[in-house]
Amino acid sequence: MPARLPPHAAGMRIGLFGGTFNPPHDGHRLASVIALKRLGLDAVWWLVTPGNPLKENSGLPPLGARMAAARRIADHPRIHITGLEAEIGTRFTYDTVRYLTQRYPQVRFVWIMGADNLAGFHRWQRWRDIAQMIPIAVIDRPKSTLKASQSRTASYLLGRRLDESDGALLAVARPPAFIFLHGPRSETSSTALREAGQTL
Ligand SMILES: Nc1ncnc2c1ncn2[C@@H]1O[C@H](COP(=O)(O)OP(=O)(O)OP(=O)(O)O)[C@@H](O)[C@H]1O
Ligand SMILES: O=C(O)c1ccc[n+]([C@@H]2O[C@H](COP(=O)([O-])O)[C@@H](O)[C@H]2O)c1
Repeated sequence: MPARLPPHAAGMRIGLFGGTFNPPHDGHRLASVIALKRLGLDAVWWLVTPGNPLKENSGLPPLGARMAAARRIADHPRIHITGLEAEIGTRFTYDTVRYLTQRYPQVRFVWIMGADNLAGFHRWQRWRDIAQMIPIAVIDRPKSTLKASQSRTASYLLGRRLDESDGALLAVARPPAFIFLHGPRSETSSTALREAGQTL
């Protein structure tokens, strides 16, 4: 249970991967495995959201069903599926990151997101404060590379960008810090899967 970390977790490097996961898919898994390897993380926690504050959530399958599907897709010893945001009573990333960094000051947390989310990150609540609290890793995604690179957040973080070869330094970098990881990409999206009738 990630919300109650054991004492040996001090110094661990943990990636936080928030998402709706409706449904989860191979792109989520690939992004997590890339982050694990290239950033030298001990674990990645999928934070299955009670509902993205910027999305229309009517018809969203229950959290428990999305978590169960996420467990089946992730199927990796270092990827942990959590409903942490529902437990602490928020859907805002600022609250989640503040909670975790205050509660576990010895853990090195990194925020992970796909390039499409970097493009719209400046619409998130207190986005600059999030960037001041936690290093950010962006995983490239088809059709989003340019938008992400030209985004307001990329400009804001420009002087704080690490070279891709320095991935192992991100978790110990003082935020704001940011890395854009390119590599194998997955074309899969939950939208396309839902449109094809592949739900949970
Ligand atoms: N194929 C992919 N490659 C890289 N990152 C991805 C990919 N698919 C999703 N992500 C990232 O995973 C996180 C959770 O995404 P989400 O659950 O919304 O999936 P999605 O496929 O983007 O869904 P939707 O199409 O409904 O918006 C986000 O940070 C998103 O950018
Ligand atoms: O905090 C915010 O304002 C905010 C706005 C939009 C998205 N998020 C988070 O971004 C993550 C990715 O969401 P999604 O729907 O693209 O998978 C998920 O953890 C959301 O809660 C957070």
